[in-house]
Amino acid sequence: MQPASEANQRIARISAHLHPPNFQMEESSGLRRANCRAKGAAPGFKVAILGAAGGIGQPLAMLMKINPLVSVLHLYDVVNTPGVTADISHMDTGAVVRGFLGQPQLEEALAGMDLVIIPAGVPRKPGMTRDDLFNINAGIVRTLCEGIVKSCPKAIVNLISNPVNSTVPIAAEVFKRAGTYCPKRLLGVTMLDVVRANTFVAEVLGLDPREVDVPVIGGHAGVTILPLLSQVKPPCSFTPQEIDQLTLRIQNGGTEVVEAKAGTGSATLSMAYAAVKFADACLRGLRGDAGIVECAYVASQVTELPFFASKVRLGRTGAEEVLPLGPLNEYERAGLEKAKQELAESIQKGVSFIKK
Ligand SMILES: NC(=O)c1ccc[n+]([C@@H]2O[C@H](COP(=O)([O-])OP(=O)(O)OC[C@H]3O[C@@H](n4cnc5c(N)ncnc54)[C@H](O)[C@@H]3O)[C@@H](O)[C@H]2O)c1
Ligand SMILES: O=C(O)C[C@H](O)C(=O)O
Repeated sequence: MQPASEANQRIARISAHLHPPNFQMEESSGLRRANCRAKGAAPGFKVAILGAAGGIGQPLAMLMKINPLVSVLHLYDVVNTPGVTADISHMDTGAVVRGFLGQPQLEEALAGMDLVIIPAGVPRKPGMTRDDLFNINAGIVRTLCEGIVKSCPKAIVNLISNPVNSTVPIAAEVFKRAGTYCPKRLLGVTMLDVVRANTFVAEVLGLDPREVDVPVIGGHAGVTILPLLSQVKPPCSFTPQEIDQLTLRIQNGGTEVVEAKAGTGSATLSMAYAAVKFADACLRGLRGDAGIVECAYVASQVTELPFFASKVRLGRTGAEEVLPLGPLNEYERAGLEKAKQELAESIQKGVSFIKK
C-alpha cells in the first residue's frame, strides 16, 4: 500500500494533466509538477531551444528529448509552444519538458540553462540570400541574447539563426556590452555544412557517409563556406572537376533545399539533425569527455578576422581551443581569400548593428 500523501500527490499529478489550465497558468503549476517529475528524470544538462515551434525547432526539440544527456528541456517561442510542448512531453524519455510562450516568459525559459540553442528567426525564400534575412533576424537575436545575459550568462550558446556570419558578431556585442562575453561560450552552428560535405563526398567516393569527415571552414553563406577537400578522412584524391563540383554543391546546399521547397522554407530536418549532432558534442564536452572536435563559427585568431569557422576542441568551458587550419592547397588558398572578403563585411555589419 502506498502512504496516503504519496497517493494524493499521484492523483494531483494525473488530474493536473486531465484538466490542463491555460498555458500561462500552466507555467506556475507546470513548474510544480515538473519538480515532482524531475525526481525520476535522469541526471543531465538543462537545455533551452529558442524558436522551438519552428521548422527546425520542432524536430530539434524532439531529438533533444531523446538525448540521454538532457535532463530538462525548455521550449520557447513567440507562438505555438503549448501544443509542441504537450506533444513532446508525452515521449517516454528522461528529459522533463516545459514550454514558454512570448517575451514575458523569456527570462523564465532561460533561467539556469547550461546550453541554449537558437533557431529563431525567418528562413529564406527562393531568390534571397541569407543576408536578406538580416533586417528581421538581427533584432530577434539581440532580444534573445539580452535574455541570456539576464538569466543564464554562463550558458553555452549554439546560434543557428541566419545570417550566422553576422548574428554571431551581434550576439558577441550584446554579451560584451553586458560584461558577460566569453568567446568560448558562443558558437555559430556550421555543422550542416559538414553534414552535407560528408554526404556529398561519400556519394562520390562510394563510401558510407558516417565514415567520412570533411572539415568545412570560413563561415555559413555562399563562398564563405569552404570545404577542405585536401583534408578529407579517410585520405582520398579527387579530379579537378570533382573538386569544383563538390565545392559548389556544398556551398549551395542551402539554396538547393530552398529551391526544392519552393517558397515554403529552408532546410529544417537536416538542420535539426546537424544541430543535435553539434549540441550533443557540446554537452559531451561540458561533461568532460576528451577529444571532442567539431567545426564551428567562433571568435578566432586563425586568420586576421575576429570570427571564423574551423575545427574547435569542445570541453567543459565550451570551445576551449581553436585548431589551426592545417595545410591548404592552392585551390583552397584562393577560396580562403574570397571567403575572407565576404566574411569581413558580414562581421562588420553585425558589429555595427549593435554599436549604431
Ligand atoms: N545555421 C544553419 O545552418 C541554418 C540552417 C537552416 C536554417 N537556418 C536558419 O534558422 C532560422 C529558422 O529557420 P526555420 O526554418 O526553423 O524557420 P521557421 O520560420 O520555421 O521557424 C522560426 C521560428 O522562430 C520563431 N520566432 C520568431 N521570432 C522569434 C522571437 N523573437 N523569439 C523566439 N522565437 C521567434 C517563429 O515563431 C518560428 O516558430 C532561419 O533564420 C534560417 O535561415 C540556419
Ligand atoms: O540556406 C538557408 O537559407 C538555410 C541554411 O543556412 C542552410 O544552409 O540550409
